[in-house]
Amino acid sequence: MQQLQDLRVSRIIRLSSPRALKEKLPVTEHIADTVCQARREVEDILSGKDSRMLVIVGPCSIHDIKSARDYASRLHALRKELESEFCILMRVYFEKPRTTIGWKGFINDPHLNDTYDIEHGLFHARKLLIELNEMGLPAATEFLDPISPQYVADLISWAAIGARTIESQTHRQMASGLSMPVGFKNATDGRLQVAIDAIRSAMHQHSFLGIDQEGHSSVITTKGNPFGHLVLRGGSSKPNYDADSIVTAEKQLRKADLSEYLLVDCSHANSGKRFGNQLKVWEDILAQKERGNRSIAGVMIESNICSGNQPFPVKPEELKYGVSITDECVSWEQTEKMLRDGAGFMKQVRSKA
Ligand SMILES: O=C[C@H](O)[C@H](O)COP(=O)(O)O
Ligand SMILES: C=C(OP(=O)(O)O)C(=O)O
Repeated sequence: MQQLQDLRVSRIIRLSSPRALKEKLPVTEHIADTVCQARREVEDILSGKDSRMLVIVGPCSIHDIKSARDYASRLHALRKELESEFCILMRVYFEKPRTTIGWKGFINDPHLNDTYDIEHGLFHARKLLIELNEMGLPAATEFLDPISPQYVADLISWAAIGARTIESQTHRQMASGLSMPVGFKNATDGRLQVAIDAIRSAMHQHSFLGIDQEGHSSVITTKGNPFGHLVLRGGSSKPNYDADSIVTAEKQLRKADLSEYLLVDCSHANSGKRFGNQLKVWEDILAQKERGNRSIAGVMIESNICSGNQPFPVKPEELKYGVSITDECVSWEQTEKMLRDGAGFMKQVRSKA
């Protein structure tokens, strides 16, 4: 007989099950408290019960655990300092969707050398999330691969479905079963309707193929996620953080009978992928809040220890510490300034309101 399968597969390596990884890296009561409290706070912000802003801030991608820890300890202190105005979560992105090809993130290739040591990637991703939550710093991430949530989702307080996967039924089904609020990005071309359709789809129960905690393929039946919301990230023809675009988004959400609370991504197509423009977006959002906007519930900022990004791939010895290897980020100094100034500004706005 002729060979019919695996004609284009060169290897299959079995991974540890989600349960086995969780036994090695278990959740403590303190970690569970961090995750649950942050999820509750995000839910309250997204339903208007808490008028603080949600701030998802951190590197475009995690590629170096040491610098991620360094960033986290700085952010943890800032989170505490500004907690009366902002609910700050760290962007801890381990999976990168690519327009064509490129490094697909720490879980996929943690050694940054095309060895795809996913077992190591999952272990160290989970370990970092344990450390952050133990410290009291909640984490936000994008879920890209439908299998990876089983390994790490218990440690995540906010999740995104990205602009490149928003139209995918697989991702909408996955979101319907996730335990945290999920932000749905508008499409890369700027269309909002696909994200609105995704929110509505994820609100419903679904049954689909997945894996259980033992790693066995299973039928997963979900209950639906009531905390889906829109994230405006700009589109290929124009940004969508300005007041007119926000009004358009509010109208479309209302028409679909959905909550108007939404997030604005200061980066990606809203910044033209230039880190310097994130400040412009942030200032525009603050000005809209001052003029009485109520629908903008929070923002996303791509930030790292140092500003900009660096070319990748590079030789390991040429890799600069604390600099993004994916999209450009604002520096830590600028992040502190943006958030401190923003908190002072929002305090005045809220006291006048
Ligand atoms: O956030 C990161 C990037 O914008 C996204 O992963 C796409 O990157 P690419 O267009 O460089 O592939
Ligand atoms: C890829 C990302 O965003 P988007 O899906 O909006 O391009 C991201 O936030 O890393």
